[in-house]
Amino acid sequence: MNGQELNELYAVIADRKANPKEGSYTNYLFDKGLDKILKKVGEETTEVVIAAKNTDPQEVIYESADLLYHLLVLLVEKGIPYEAITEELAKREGLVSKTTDRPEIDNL
Ligand SMILES: N=c1c2ncn([C@@H]3O[C@H](COP(=O)(O)OP(=O)(O)OP(=O)(O)O)[C@@H](O)[C@H]3O)c2ncn1[C@@H]1O[C@H](COP(=O)(O)O)[C@@H](O)[C@H]1O
Repeated sequence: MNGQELNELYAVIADRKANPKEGSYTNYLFDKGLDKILKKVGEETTEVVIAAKNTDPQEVIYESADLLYHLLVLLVEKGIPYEAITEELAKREGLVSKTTDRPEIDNL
């Protein structure tokens, strides 16, 4: 992916939805609809699990990339902005630091 970040991939996927491109696998998924996208997310999740039980880390990397791509397709299909996920993660980071960086909380 040549250094392309996940948010850039999200933008490409969102652009495919807005401006369909001939031969695009992403558009093939959007045309098939939500159930097909959900099936792919389920399949790719299972493939990550199976790969992780094997010894070759390259397989885990490959299947994880497939899963992340399909998850981003799902977010675009559901109209959920990429930032909604990063903001949710940032909120959790805040929660973690509240409970780990403030020892006085341990005494409550
Ligand atoms: N990152 C990906 C990406 N990861 C995985 N895939 C596709 O996901 C599919 C996964 O393989 P499978 O064998 O599970 O699926 P399949 O048999 O091809 O298809 P199904 O009939 O099962 O749906 C493959 O066809 C991959 O090409 C991806 N397709 C596109 N992208 C990126 O998405 C962007 C838009 O690409 P296009 O939609 O092709 O224009 C570009 O940046 C691409 O690099």
